[in-house]
Amino acid sequence: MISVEEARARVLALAPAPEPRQVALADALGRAMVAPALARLTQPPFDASAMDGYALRSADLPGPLAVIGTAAAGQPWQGEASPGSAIRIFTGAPVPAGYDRVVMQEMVTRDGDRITVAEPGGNPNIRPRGNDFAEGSEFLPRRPLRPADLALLAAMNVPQVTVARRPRVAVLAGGDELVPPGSDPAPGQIISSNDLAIAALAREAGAEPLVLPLARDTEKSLRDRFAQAEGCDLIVTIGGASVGDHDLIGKVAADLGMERAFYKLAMRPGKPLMAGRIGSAAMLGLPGNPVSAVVCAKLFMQPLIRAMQGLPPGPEPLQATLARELPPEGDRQHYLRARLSPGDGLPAIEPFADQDSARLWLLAEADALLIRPAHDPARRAGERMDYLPL
Ligand SMILES: Nc1nc2c(c(=O)[nH]1)N[C@H]1C(S)=C(S)[C@@H](COP(=O)(O)OP(=O)(O)OC[C@H]3O[C@@H](n4cnc5c(N)ncnc54)[C@H](O)[C@@H]3O)O[C@H]1N2
Ligand code: MOO
Repeated sequence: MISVEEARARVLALAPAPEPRQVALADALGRAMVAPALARLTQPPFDASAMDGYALRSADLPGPLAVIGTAAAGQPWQGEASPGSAIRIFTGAPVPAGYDRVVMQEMVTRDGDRITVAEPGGNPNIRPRGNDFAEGSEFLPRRPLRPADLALLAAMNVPQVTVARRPRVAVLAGGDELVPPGSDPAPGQIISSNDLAIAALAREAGAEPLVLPLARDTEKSLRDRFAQAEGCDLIVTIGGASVGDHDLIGKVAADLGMERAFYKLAMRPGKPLMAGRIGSAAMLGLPGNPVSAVVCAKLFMQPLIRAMQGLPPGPEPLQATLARELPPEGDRQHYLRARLSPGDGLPAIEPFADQDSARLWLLAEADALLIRPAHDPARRAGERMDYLPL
């Protein structure tokens, strides 16, 4: 069996180059830019007042000074600066040439058109032209666009950005025992939960998921579902990946011409993971156990979806100190559901005693996956360990 690292490399190699798309800023939240945006102007475009108050010349302090004009945001004062004068000015207004500071109005006594300055303060209260960014500056964050990025792009006077097309991800869950949430399960049936979670994880990573109707444990039903996934960039199957008589995914995918990148890896949970390519689509076969499916999706599906958009694949492990001792690990890299708590410096991490890969409740209660490499020796409380936040 290959290692988690080797499997990740093979999965990421399945990602085609991102396809560029133009989108309006209003539609760009969460999208991955694939070409830089160039600022079409300098910001601020002029020396701007940072306060409501008076523009004046430091040499003239403390006054008295004659107020000879007014400058407001959008309404510059056009006159000539003269010694012993001040301009009534408001936040955001251009500071007229010849004045070198703005004094807040709270520091000024005004009597008719004359002011005296009790205490000018140390700050000139002027935002110099180009203080934020200059025309031609390039912006290309290597992460999904955040709300504040949209504000920056708008300020750059860039109304559209070039982003990666969202990968289309088909989610195919199957099993004779499965019925959708809200149904009345017959004896032996259970509710299908994985397809919802996997589609949500795909969406979280930037994809457009398509949840296919539940497949039955027959080759025909599975072939029909694969046909419905036509045109998708990635097909993610759930269940049927193991060795039982009803585990048909590997067989049907092979019949459809799947080029296998690997099947099975030294990981817990998630040993029967399968990856490869069918035609132009990448394929991931996730194990059916709900926790295994979610852990594999976090470790392999989300990184693949991010790579398809030209983003760093992640997730990057963080560090915590172990809250209790652990016995030696087996021959598979283990991802243990765990709870974090505030620690002295690093957070403290405590894995749950029960790691049964069918227990979703314990996954909901976990806020981290503690990572233990294969053959990790016994660990003492207080040792540093890697984890992935959930
Ligand atoms: N003889 C062996 N048996 C098993 C092995 C093995 O190595 N040898 N591996 C075990 C491991 S580890 C896992 S993980 C599972 C994976 O099995 P499959 O991928 O074939 O999954 P299924 O058998 O279809 O389902 C497993 C389990 O999960 C439930 N399930 C499936 N799909 C859903 C869904 N959409 N929503 C909720 N629950 C789902 C299913 O009912 C089963 O209970 O194999 C072990 N066996
Ligand atoms: O690899 Mo399975 O995912 O442990 O339950």
